[in-house]
Amino acid sequence: MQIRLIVAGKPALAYAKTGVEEYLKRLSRFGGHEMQVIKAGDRDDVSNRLLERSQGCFRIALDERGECLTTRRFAEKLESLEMRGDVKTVAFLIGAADGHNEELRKKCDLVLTLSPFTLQHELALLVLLEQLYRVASLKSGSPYHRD
Ligand SMILES: C[S@@+](CC[C@H](N)C(=O)[O-])C[C@H]1O[C@@H](n2cnc3c(N)ncnc32)[C@H](O)[C@@H]1O
Repeated sequence: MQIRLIVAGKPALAYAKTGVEEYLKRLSRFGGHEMQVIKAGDRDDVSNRLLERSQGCFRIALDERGECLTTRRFAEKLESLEMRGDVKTVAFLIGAADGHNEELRKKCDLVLTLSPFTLQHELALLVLLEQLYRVASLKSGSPYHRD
């Protein structure tokens, strides 16, 4: 199963750029993860592009109004999707400054929150990447995650 992160605009803030590169590099060891960048714009434009780019994928919208999972539950969720066999790609959709529109939220299979706080979108991307790295490490038996 492939994991695709779709974001509007290349990360521009220095700390986010460095962090995103670091976690994509770490994740490359496990394979199966990719990040795609779409053109930024207003809420509807970005939502339409995110939906278009994620056609046929199991869509997970990152949104502060979503369901909250622990890291373990997140790992189990991804594992259960992998076990289904009919999910080839899970696409995580990160909005731009205006967030997602209602249509996008409805068309997603899951709306997931990383925190009840509203995060700047590059920070949300970085937190998601770290969690995906944590999940991949857990799965591989590495001691990165301890609880
Ligand atoms: C600045 S936020 C958009 C805020 C916008 N006012 C809204 O109502 O959604 C930009 C994007 O970062 C992501 N994001 C921000 N905070 C988040 C959180 N707590 N959990 C998950 N994703 C978040 C979402 O994808 C969101 O669309």
